[in-house]
Amino acid sequence: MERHTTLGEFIIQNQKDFPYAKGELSSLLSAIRLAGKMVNQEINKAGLAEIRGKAGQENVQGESQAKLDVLANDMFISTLKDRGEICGLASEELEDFLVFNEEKHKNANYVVLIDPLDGSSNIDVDITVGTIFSIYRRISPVGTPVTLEDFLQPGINQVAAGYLIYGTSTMLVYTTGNGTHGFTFDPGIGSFFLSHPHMKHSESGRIYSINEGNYVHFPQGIKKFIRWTQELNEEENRPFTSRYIGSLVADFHRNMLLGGVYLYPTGTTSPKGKLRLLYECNPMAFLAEQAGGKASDGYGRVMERIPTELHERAPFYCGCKTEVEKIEWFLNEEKTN
Ligand SMILES: O=P(O)(O)OC[C@H]1O[C@](O)(COP(=O)(O)O)[C@@H](O)[C@@H]1O
Ligand SMILES: [Mg+2]
Ligand SMILES: [Mg+2]
Repeated sequence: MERHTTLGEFIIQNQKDFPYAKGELSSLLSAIRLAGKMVNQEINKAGLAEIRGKAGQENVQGESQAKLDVLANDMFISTLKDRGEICGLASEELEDFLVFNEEKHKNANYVVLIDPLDGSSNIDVDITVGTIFSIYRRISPVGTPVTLEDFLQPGINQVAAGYLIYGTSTMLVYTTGNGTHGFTFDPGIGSFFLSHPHMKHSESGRIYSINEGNYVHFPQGIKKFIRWTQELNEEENRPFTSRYIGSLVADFHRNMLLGGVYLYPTGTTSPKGKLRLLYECNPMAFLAEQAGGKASDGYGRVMERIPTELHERAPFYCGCKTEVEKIEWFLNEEKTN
């Protein structure tokens, strides 16, 4: 593929989509690109450097943090704080949100929410992991310290969202509400190049991604959906094939490219689901919808949920429209019976 457009050029070219643009969002996206390159470099040499294994402490989710969770978190925070475009940041790895109110942050309009390292259980075994980001305009007055309300906005208020995927190649995929676009990193040149413009989910697919090890804990509706995918029906491309990497970013990316659906239901062990609404569900939902897919909590658009806590979890079903609607149908059928 001829390399034409770098991510930097694409960001500037698309600034015109925002009538009130002053370049803040563009330079914020550039800061995320830079932090992504730094984390990518660390991940690529993880096996050689002392950055494998556990950090020896737990995060607010009650999970024992990997050293790379902490390193990626620090790299994104220091890079974004250095710039003046954001006035606050919330991270999956931090209990509370950070308020940036140095002089350079005084007129900042944006807050960022990050999952600095997604797929942590795969780090030490060299399987694809990622970083997820979500950007909102603040709702509190500019010039005042950010508040919790600035972060507890419904996903439909996002101005941008995206992920970095650190896999066979490193990519940055993002949306600002004008389609979902993918950029591949060329380590020789040190730049991201537009490789996947206007990424699209197919209307229906034949891949399902779920941790079936939790089957006994799943709601009846999800058990029925899984059995439905495994029935013989050539007309409807069934049986589906099962693919589960255990990194949301990687499963989402594959399903967007090949046609599939990702599921993380509630369960008797996780009554609210596992994934974090603000750091994982909402940004991936924005990307999926901008690619013609669908993202649901089983009963409606996950992006219409009104968050009440920074670290709240939600059931998440995301991918090709036909399959997400089938999942909603089975769950609603269970509800009415
Ligand atoms: O091991 P499980 O329960 O299947 O969960 C895997 C899911 O949890 C996650 O690892 C959660 O994300 P983090 O790694 O950021 O905590 C997702 O990436 C993945 O889809
Ligand atoms: Mg995650
Ligand atoms: Mg994480």
